Amino acid sequence: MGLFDRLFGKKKQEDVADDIVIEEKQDNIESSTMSALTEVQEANEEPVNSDKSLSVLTESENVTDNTVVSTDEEEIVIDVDALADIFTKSREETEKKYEDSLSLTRKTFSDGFNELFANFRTVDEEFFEELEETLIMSDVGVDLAMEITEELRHEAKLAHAKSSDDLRQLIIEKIVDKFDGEKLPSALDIQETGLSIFLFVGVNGVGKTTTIGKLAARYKNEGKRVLLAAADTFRAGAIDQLVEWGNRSGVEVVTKAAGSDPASVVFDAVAKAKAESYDILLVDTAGRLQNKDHLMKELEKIGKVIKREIPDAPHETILALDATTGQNAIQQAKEFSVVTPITGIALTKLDGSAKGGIVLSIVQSLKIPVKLIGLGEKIDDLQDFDEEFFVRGLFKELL
Ligand SMILES: Nc1nc2c(ncn2[C@@H]2O[C@H](COP(=O)(O)OP(=O)(O)OP(=O)(O)O)[C@@H](O)[C@H]2O)c(=O)[nH]1
Repeated sequence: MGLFDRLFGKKKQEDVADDIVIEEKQDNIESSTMSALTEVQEANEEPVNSDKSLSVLTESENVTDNTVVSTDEEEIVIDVDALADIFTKSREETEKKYEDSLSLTRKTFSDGFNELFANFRTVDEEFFEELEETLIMSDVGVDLAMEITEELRHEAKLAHAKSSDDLRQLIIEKIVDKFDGEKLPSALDIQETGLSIFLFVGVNGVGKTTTIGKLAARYKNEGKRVLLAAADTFRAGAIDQLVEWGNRSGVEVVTKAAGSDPASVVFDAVAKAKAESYDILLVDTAGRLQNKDHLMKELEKIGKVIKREIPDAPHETILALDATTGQNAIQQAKEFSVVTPITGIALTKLDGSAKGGIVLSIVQSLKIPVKLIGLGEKIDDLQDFDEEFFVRGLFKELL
């Protein structure tokens, strides 16, 4: 059974021809109005910095002469129960979180479609042009918008569709089916035994460090031994920020002074992770796309250092993208894919974005799976991507 059927019941597509014949006979059948979702939720999460439920564990320990693990001196014990509490969520709670976080994106879709169906009662060429425009404005991507419009043009003609309302469910079915059809792996590639290494790339400010911090806290809470590597040595601020997240999550961070060779930080981190039997190493890198050759060389060097120790690592290269930037994020994904193979996307700030439709565009046009989504700034506001929650959160008000 396809994703659409699982989530919304029987497809219209299967009996569209019948429906349309009936509609034609009745001719003036009243078109039901699409329920507009008007609620726009204000992000009401507290900033991470104010999360006082977690105390901090830090350690000072030399890996090599100038490498330090974490920078703070005192050792404070993390409140494991508090951490466990915030990570224990039921499926209902998680789905609600998706639903709330998708409210702005849902509004983009419902506003666009409401306007389309209000302006066009009949199916003509102008309707299809406007449909294509509406889909593009919903950030599903130009290719997908054109593909869906073209297919609908053909099907509407075959079925002699007259009323635009006949096509409403079909449009959503098509979007969902195309999304479902890609069957990309959404789970992170955690090794059953031995060290898993995940490399994080992405331009400044997209939420890379925050995502690493949240993920570290989650794995730590699952009982795994987690180590972070601050290989974004370009900015001192970036190192401090990762250390801050390490403190918050109660995990250690391997750092060197700003300006050091990022690959040497990774070298030390891998050596420490192997020597001390860590389960997971999360590596933060600098994402200066302005200098692609330099970035490519830097990532190649980091890759070599990792592979020398663990040939099949890194097990994931995750590109962090900011969902509020819409098509710009797609452009970044294209550019990063040239620099290094990307195994998954962490789509951040979905909670504050009206452009969450780019998930469809990423999956459909780039064929890269979205593996993580950021739904807020708090430590537990990171979710594995769940296509059912996502699709239901996006479209359920439209059907
Ligand atoms: N609302 C919201 N804010 C987020 C999310 N993820 C990150 N942020 C915020 O985005 C801002 C930038 O996040 P960072 O993690 O510093 O981004 P970065 O890519 O590491 O940036 P650099 O450290 O400059 O390379 C911070 O204020 C975060 O709190 C999210 O999922 N939702």
